[in-house]
Amino acid sequence: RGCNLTACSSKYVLSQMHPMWQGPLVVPGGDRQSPIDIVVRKSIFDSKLKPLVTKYDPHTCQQIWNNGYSFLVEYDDTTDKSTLQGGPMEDKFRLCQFHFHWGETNAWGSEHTVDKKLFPAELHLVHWNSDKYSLFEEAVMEDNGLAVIGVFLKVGKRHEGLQKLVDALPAIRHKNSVVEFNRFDPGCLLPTNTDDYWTYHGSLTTPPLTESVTWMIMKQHIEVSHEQLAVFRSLLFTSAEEDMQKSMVNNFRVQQPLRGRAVRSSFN
Ligand SMILES: NS(=O)(=O)c1ccc(CCCCO)cc1
Ligand SMILES: [Zn+2]
Repeated sequence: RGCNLTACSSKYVLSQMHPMWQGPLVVPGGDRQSPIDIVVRKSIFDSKLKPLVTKYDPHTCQQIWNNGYSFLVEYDDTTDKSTLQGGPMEDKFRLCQFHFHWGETNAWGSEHTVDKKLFPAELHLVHWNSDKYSLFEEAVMEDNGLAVIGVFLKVGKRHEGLQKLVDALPAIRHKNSVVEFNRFDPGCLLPTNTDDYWTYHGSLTTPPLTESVTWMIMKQHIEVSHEQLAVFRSLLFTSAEEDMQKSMVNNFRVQQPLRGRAVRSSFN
Protein backbone atom coordinates (compact mmCIF):
# COMPACT_ATOMS: atom_id res chain seq x y z
CA ARG A 1 0.00 0.00 0.00
CA GLY A 2 1.15 3.53 -0.61
CA CYS A 3 4.18 4.56 -2.64
CA ASN A 4 7.65 3.21 -1.95
CA LEU A 5 9.90 5.49 0.09
CA THR A 6 11.86 6.97 -2.84
CA ALA A 7 8.73 7.87 -4.76
CA CYS A 8 7.25 9.49 -1.69
CA SER A 9 10.46 11.30 -0.83
CA SER A 10 10.94 12.49 -4.44
CA LYS A 11 7.35 13.75 -4.47
CA TYR A 12 7.96 15.40 -1.09
CA VAL A 13 11.27 16.91 -2.30
CA LEU A 14 9.62 18.19 -5.47
CA SER A 15 6.95 19.96 -3.49
CA GLN A 16 9.65 21.40 -1.24
CA MET A 17 11.63 22.65 -4.27
CA HIS A 18 8.54 24.42 -5.53
CA PRO A 19 6.87 25.29 -2.22
CA MET A 20 4.69 27.96 -3.73
CA TRP A 21 3.83 26.17 -6.95
CA GLN A 22 0.11 25.39 -6.89
CA GLY A 23 -1.25 23.00 -9.44
CA PRO A 24 0.29 20.33 -11.66
CA LEU A 25 3.90 20.67 -12.71
CA VAL A 26 2.98 18.88 -15.96
CA VAL A 27 -0.49 19.15 -17.49
CA PRO A 28 -1.77 15.71 -18.60
CA GLY A 29 -2.22 15.75 -22.37
CA GLY A 30 -0.67 19.21 -22.64
CA ASP A 31 1.48 19.40 -25.78
CA ARG A 32 2.03 23.16 -25.89
CA GLN A 33 2.97 24.06 -22.33
CA SER A 34 5.19 26.95 -21.18
CA PRO A 35 7.86 27.94 -20.26
CA ILE A 36 10.53 26.36 -22.49
CA ASP A 37 14.25 26.63 -23.21
CA ILE A 38 14.82 28.48 -26.49
CA VAL A 39 17.52 26.60 -28.41
CA VAL A 40 18.83 29.39 -30.63
CA ARG A 41 20.43 27.17 -33.28
CA LYS A 42 17.12 25.27 -33.66
CA SER A 43 14.97 28.40 -34.04
CA ILE A 44 13.77 29.10 -37.58
CA PHE A 45 14.09 32.58 -39.12
CA ASP A 46 10.70 33.64 -40.53
CA SER A 47 10.89 36.77 -42.73
CA LYS A 48 7.09 37.11 -42.56
CA LEU A 49 7.28 37.98 -38.83
CA LYS A 50 6.52 41.69 -38.44
CA PRO A 51 7.86 44.13 -35.85
CA LEU A 52 5.76 44.45 -32.72
CA VAL A 53 3.59 47.56 -32.61
CA THR A 54 2.68 48.56 -29.04
CA LYS A 55 0.48 51.54 -28.31
CA TYR A 56 0.19 51.86 -24.53
CA ASP A 57 -1.80 54.66 -22.88
CA PRO A 58 -0.34 55.27 -19.37
CA HIS A 59 -3.74 56.59 -18.22
CA THR A 60 -5.31 53.13 -18.56
CA CYS A 61 -3.17 51.96 -15.62
CA GLN A 62 -5.50 51.18 -12.70
CA GLN A 63 -3.92 49.30 -9.79
CA ILE A 64 -1.05 47.20 -8.58
CA TRP A 65 -1.74 44.21 -6.36
CA ASN A 66 -0.17 41.14 -4.78
CA ASN A 67 -2.09 38.05 -5.91
CA GLY A 68 -0.08 35.65 -3.75
CA TYR A 69 2.08 34.51 -6.66
CA SER A 70 3.46 37.70 -8.22
CA PHE A 71 2.50 41.37 -8.26
CA LEU A 72 0.28 42.52 -11.12
CA VAL A 73 -0.07 45.99 -12.64
CA GLU A 74 -3.57 46.00 -14.11
CA TYR A 75 -4.88 48.09 -16.99
CA ASP A 76 -8.36 49.13 -18.04
CA ASP A 77 -9.02 46.78 -20.95
CA THR A 78 -12.62 47.84 -21.63
CA THR A 79 -11.45 49.80 -24.70
CA ASP A 80 -8.67 49.48 -27.27
CA LYS A 81 -6.54 52.12 -25.55
CA SER A 82 -3.46 50.01 -24.82
CA THR A 83 -2.84 47.58 -27.65
CA LEU A 84 -0.35 45.23 -29.27
CA GLN A 85 -0.34 44.45 -32.98
CA GLY A 86 2.08 43.02 -35.50
CA GLY A 87 4.52 40.25 -34.69
CA PRO A 88 3.12 36.88 -35.77
CA MET A 89 -0.41 38.03 -35.03
CA GLU A 90 -3.14 39.00 -37.48
CA ASP A 91 -5.41 40.48 -34.83
CA LYS A 92 -5.27 43.40 -32.37
CA PHE A 93 -4.64 42.51 -28.72
CA ARG A 94 -5.48 44.53 -25.62
CA LEU A 95 -3.07 44.90 -22.65
CA CYS A 96 -4.71 43.67 -19.46
CA GLN A 97 -1.80 43.34 -17.03
CA PHE A 98 1.90 42.88 -16.57
CA HIS A 99 3.81 41.01 -13.86
CA PHE A 100 7.19 39.45 -13.19
CA HIS A 101 8.80 36.14 -12.14
CA TRP A 102 12.06 36.15 -10.16
CA GLY A 103 14.42 34.05 -8.02
CA GLU A 104 15.72 34.23 -4.48
CA THR A 105 19.15 35.06 -5.94
CA ASN A 106 20.33 36.70 -9.16
CA ALA A 107 21.49 33.26 -10.37
CA TRP A 108 17.99 32.25 -11.50
CA GLY A 109 14.40 33.47 -11.69
CA SER A 110 13.33 33.63 -15.33
CA GLU A 111 10.77 31.17 -16.72
CA HIS A 112 12.15 30.97 -20.26
CA THR A 113 15.85 30.46 -20.92
CA VAL A 114 18.01 31.00 -24.02
CA ASP A 115 20.34 28.06 -24.68
CA LYS A 116 19.77 27.18 -21.00
CA LYS A 117 20.91 30.65 -19.87
CA LEU A 118 18.91 31.76 -16.83
CA PHE A 119 18.14 35.39 -16.05
CA PRO A 120 17.38 36.78 -12.58
CA ALA A 121 13.84 37.76 -13.61
CA GLU A 122 11.35 37.89 -16.48
CA LEU A 123 8.62 40.45 -17.28
CA HIS A 124 5.34 39.30 -18.85
CA LEU A 125 3.04 41.80 -20.61
CA VAL A 126 -0.30 40.01 -21.00
CA HIS A 127 -2.69 40.87 -23.88
CA TRP A 128 -5.92 39.30 -25.19
CA ASN A 129 -7.41 39.16 -28.69
CA SER A 130 -10.01 41.96 -28.76
CA ASP A 131 -10.76 41.43 -32.47
CA LYS A 132 -12.19 37.97 -31.74
CA TYR A 133 -13.30 38.07 -28.09
CA SER A 134 -14.95 40.55 -25.76
CA LEU A 135 -13.41 39.56 -22.44
CA PHE A 136 -10.04 38.25 -21.21
CA GLU A 137 -11.88 35.38 -19.51
CA GLU A 138 -13.21 34.28 -22.91
CA ALA A 139 -9.91 34.70 -24.75
CA VAL A 140 -7.97 32.77 -22.11
CA MET A 141 -9.72 29.57 -23.27
CA GLU A 142 -8.97 29.99 -26.99
CA ASP A 143 -5.99 28.88 -29.11
CA ASN A 144 -5.35 32.38 -30.41
CA GLY A 145 -6.73 34.19 -27.41
CA LEU A 146 -3.65 35.59 -25.68
CA ALA A 147 -0.34 37.22 -26.60
CA VAL A 148 2.34 37.60 -23.95
CA ILE A 149 5.56 39.59 -24.44
CA GLY A 150 8.42 38.21 -22.34
CA VAL A 151 11.37 40.44 -21.46
CA PHE A 152 14.43 39.19 -19.58
CA LEU A 153 15.82 41.29 -16.72
CA LYS A 154 19.55 41.46 -15.99
CA VAL A 155 21.19 43.06 -12.94
CA GLY A 156 23.03 46.26 -13.81
CA LYS A 157 22.18 49.90 -13.77
CA ARG A 158 19.05 51.14 -12.03
CA HIS A 159 15.94 51.27 -14.24
CA GLU A 160 14.47 54.74 -13.71
CA GLY A 161 11.05 53.85 -15.16
CA LEU A 162 10.77 50.77 -12.93
CA GLN A 163 11.50 52.76 -9.76
CA LYS A 164 7.96 54.21 -9.61
CA LEU A 165 6.68 50.64 -9.49
CA VAL A 166 9.32 49.52 -6.96
CA ASP A 167 8.33 52.41 -4.66
CA ALA A 168 4.75 51.10 -4.59
CA LEU A 169 5.68 47.54 -3.57
CA PRO A 170 5.99 48.04 0.22
CA ALA A 171 2.29 48.99 0.21
CA ILE A 172 1.35 45.57 -1.25
CA ARG A 173 3.71 43.40 0.81
CA HIS A 174 1.03 40.84 1.67
CA LYS A 175 -1.15 38.60 -0.52
CA ASN A 176 -4.40 40.30 -1.63
CA SER A 177 -3.17 43.82 -0.87
CA VAL A 178 -3.98 46.39 -3.55
CA VAL A 179 -2.92 49.97 -4.07
CA GLU A 180 -4.12 52.51 -6.59
CA PHE A 181 -1.53 53.01 -9.31
CA ASN A 182 -2.08 55.30 -12.24
CA ARG A 183 -0.14 56.86 -15.01
CA PHE A 184 2.43 54.16 -15.62
CA ASP A 185 3.69 53.59 -19.15
CA PRO A 186 4.59 49.89 -19.54
CA GLY A 187 6.38 50.82 -22.76
CA CYS A 188 9.23 52.08 -20.59
CA LEU A 189 9.89 48.45 -19.59
CA LEU A 190 10.41 47.26 -23.17
CA PRO A 191 13.97 47.02 -24.53
CA THR A 192 15.02 49.59 -27.15
CA ASN A 193 14.96 46.87 -29.81
CA THR A 194 11.59 45.09 -29.98
CA ASP A 195 12.07 43.96 -33.59
CA ASP A 196 14.18 40.94 -32.57
CA TYR A 197 12.21 38.22 -30.79
CA TRP A 198 11.50 34.50 -30.68
CA THR A 199 7.88 33.35 -30.96
CA TYR A 200 6.12 30.03 -30.27
CA HIS A 201 2.70 28.70 -29.28
CA GLY A 202 2.45 27.91 -25.59
CA SER A 203 0.44 28.26 -22.44
CA LEU A 204 -0.06 30.25 -19.26
CA THR A 205 2.71 29.35 -16.82
CA THR A 206 0.38 29.38 -13.81
CA PRO A 207 -3.05 27.82 -13.39
CA PRO A 208 -5.27 27.51 -15.41
CA LEU A 209 -2.22 26.70 -17.65
CA THR A 210 -4.47 27.05 -20.72
CA GLU A 211 -2.79 26.58 -24.11
CA SER A 212 -3.93 29.91 -25.48
CA VAL A 213 -0.73 31.97 -25.57
CA THR A 214 1.30 33.23 -28.52
CA TRP A 215 4.61 33.98 -26.80
CA MET A 216 7.02 36.66 -28.03
CA ILE A 217 10.30 36.54 -26.12
CA MET A 218 12.49 39.62 -26.66
CA LYS A 219 16.08 38.97 -27.67
CA GLN A 220 17.27 42.13 -25.92
CA HIS A 221 17.02 42.26 -22.13
CA ILE A 222 16.49 45.26 -19.85
CA GLU A 223 18.70 46.17 -16.88
CA VAL A 224 17.51 46.74 -13.32
CA SER A 225 19.60 47.29 -10.19
CA HIS A 226 20.29 44.69 -7.51
CA GLU A 227 18.45 46.94 -5.03
CA GLN A 228 15.35 47.07 -7.25
CA LEU A 229 15.24 43.26 -7.47
CA ALA A 230 15.74 43.04 -3.69
CA VAL A 231 12.47 44.98 -3.26
CA PHE A 232 10.68 42.34 -5.43
CA ARG A 233 12.02 39.74 -2.97
CA SER A 234 10.68 41.72 -0.01
CA LEU A 235 7.14 40.87 -1.11
CA LEU A 236 5.36 38.00 0.63
CA PHE A 237 3.37 35.06 -0.75
CA THR A 238 1.33 35.09 2.44
CA SER A 239 -1.48 37.31 3.66
CA ALA A 240 -1.23 39.51 6.76
CA GLU A 241 -3.36 37.04 8.75
CA GLU A 242 -1.08 34.03 8.21
CA ASP A 243 1.46 33.42 10.97
CA MET A 244 4.15 31.90 8.71
CA GLN A 245 5.38 34.71 6.43
CA LYS A 246 6.97 33.40 3.22
CA SER A 247 9.12 35.59 0.94
CA MET A 248 7.82 35.87 -2.58
CA VAL A 249 10.75 34.34 -4.47
CA ASN A 250 11.23 31.55 -7.04
CA ASN A 251 7.74 32.17 -8.47
CA PHE A 252 8.59 30.53 -11.79
CA ARG A 253 7.35 27.28 -13.33
CA VAL A 254 9.62 24.37 -14.25
CA GLN A 255 10.33 24.15 -17.98
CA GLN A 256 8.04 22.05 -20.16
CA PRO A 257 8.71 19.65 -23.05
CA LEU A 258 8.81 21.25 -26.52
CA ARG A 259 6.72 18.37 -28.01
CA GLY A 260 8.02 19.08 -31.51
CA ARG A 261 6.98 22.73 -31.54
CA ALA A 262 8.90 25.16 -33.79
CA VAL A 263 10.37 28.30 -32.26
CA ARG A 264 10.59 31.01 -34.92
CA SER A 265 12.86 34.06 -34.86
CA SER A 266 12.12 37.47 -36.37
CA PHE A 267 15.85 38.00 -36.98
CA ASN A 268 18.70 36.19 -38.64
N1 LIG B 1 2.78 33.86 -16.44
S1 LIG B 1 1.76 34.07 -17.65
O1 LIG B 1 2.10 35.30 -18.36
O2 LIG B 1 1.74 32.84 -18.47
C1 LIG B 1 0.14 34.29 -17.04
C2 LIG B 1 -0.64 35.35 -17.50
C3 LIG B 1 -1.94 35.55 -17.02
C4 LIG B 1 -2.45 34.68 -16.07
C5 LIG B 1 -3.81 34.97 -15.50
C6 LIG B 1 -4.76 33.81 -15.60
C7 LIG B 1 -6.08 34.20 -15.01
C8 LIG B 1 -7.15 33.23 -15.53
O3 LIG B 1 -8.40 33.70 -15.24
C9 LIG B 1 -1.68 33.60 -15.61
C10 LIG B 1 -0.37 33.41 -16.10
ZN1 LIG C 1 4.07 35.29 -16.11
